[in-house]
Amino acid sequence: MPSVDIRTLILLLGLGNLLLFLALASFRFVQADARSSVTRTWTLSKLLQGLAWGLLWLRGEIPPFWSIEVGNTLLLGGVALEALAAWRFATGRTPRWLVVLVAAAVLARYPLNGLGNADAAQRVVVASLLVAGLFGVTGWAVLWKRVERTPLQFVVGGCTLLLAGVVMLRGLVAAWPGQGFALFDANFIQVATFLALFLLMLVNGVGVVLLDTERSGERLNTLATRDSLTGVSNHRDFQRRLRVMLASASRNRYPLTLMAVDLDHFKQVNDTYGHPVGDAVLHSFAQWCEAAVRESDVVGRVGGEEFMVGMNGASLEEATAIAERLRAAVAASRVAVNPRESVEVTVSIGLATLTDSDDVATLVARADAALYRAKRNGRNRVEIDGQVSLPTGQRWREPMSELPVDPVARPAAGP
Ligand SMILES: Nc1nc2c(ncn2[C@@H]2O[C@H](COP(=O)(O)OP(=O)(O)OP(=O)(O)O)[C@@H](O)[C@H]2O)c(=O)[nH]1
Repeated sequence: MPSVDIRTLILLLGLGNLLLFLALASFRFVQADARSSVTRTWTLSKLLQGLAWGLLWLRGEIPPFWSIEVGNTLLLGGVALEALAAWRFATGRTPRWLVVLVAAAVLARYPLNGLGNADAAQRVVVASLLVAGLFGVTGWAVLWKRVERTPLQFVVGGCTLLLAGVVMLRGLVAAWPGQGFALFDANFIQVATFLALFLLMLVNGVGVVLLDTERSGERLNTLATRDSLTGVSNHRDFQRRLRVMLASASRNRYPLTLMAVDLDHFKQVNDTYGHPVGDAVLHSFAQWCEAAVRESDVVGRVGGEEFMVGMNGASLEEATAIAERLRAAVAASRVAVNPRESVEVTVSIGLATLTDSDDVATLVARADAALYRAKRNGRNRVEIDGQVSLPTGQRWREPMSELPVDPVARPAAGP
């Protein structure tokens, strides 16, 4: 079998980690505050690991204290920082117990090595098992499930756990009685371990930063598309999604109905109870709206107290039933202002269903016109735009989602 020089691999690990540190430290984020504590900690961990591998590479050339004690401590410290960064990435926090745990793992090498009296094989066992444990924490944290795992999480977390397994195996092999194990021995498990360490350096050196960037992208997307008060689509996102729905409905000849909803006399709610209560009413109303429609429908806040719902595949008849139920449910609901008082609100609703000559602007204008007719005709009612709709194509067979019978929301339960 062709041999692999362990010392050269260790040199590459040192240089690779130092170059990664340089690249990460000099990366300029688009936003000044985007360099999160995750990427900062991760960057620092690369520096510690680069220095550590450098000192380990110099084994035999420099005093043993520097290569063995300082080198191993820096290596464990670097891997421990990775674990903390990964945990913070996963949960958004760095719990104190975890800091204590990883610090204990770093310091544990002194007593486990008999305070410097251990031979090379024992040092390999101790370092391998501690490093494997820390990589295990990192891999587990990276794979932590939030909403759903991204493919990148699987790649980075999976590779890290694999490496933890290989390093642990190295520790167990070295612990086997009669093994004379030293840092530069080129036996099979040594080659496998250092190659795995080298490959992981490439994958997760940038992996966690990419994961962090992926997550920032998700956050930016939410900021750009969701209304911050109610969590439903903002005006721009709603327009974009309605355009897509409209194109699909026209192409596939299925019905699409647009519902325009406006809270009645909302100014009075603000004037009587204050803006925070008004906000709570808007938040509750958005939730009732989402509960009343199907998941494939799109709810958007298109103005202060005006919402629109694009109802995919809903004929005018079906949409009218949904709108009527929503109107009745809102009228029967209360938003608690304080333990003794609650606000009653009603809504006016206008409906327009897609015709051959419609584009987004005309459909919205017709739904709005129906809404204003509902306002003029006394509020707390549903009005339908009079134009002829497309013949009903496929109809939805799923049952409509049920609204709570008497939803009572509290202002404190805002977004
Ligand atoms: N609390 C709160 N109020 C808002 C927000 N956006 C708009 N408003 C208020 O919504 C109210 C809308 O008032 P109007 O346009 O007069 O409508 P209205 O009182 O609901 O009357 P009608 O629509 O005719 O029934 C204003 O008082 C706005 O200040 C918001 O984000 N939060």
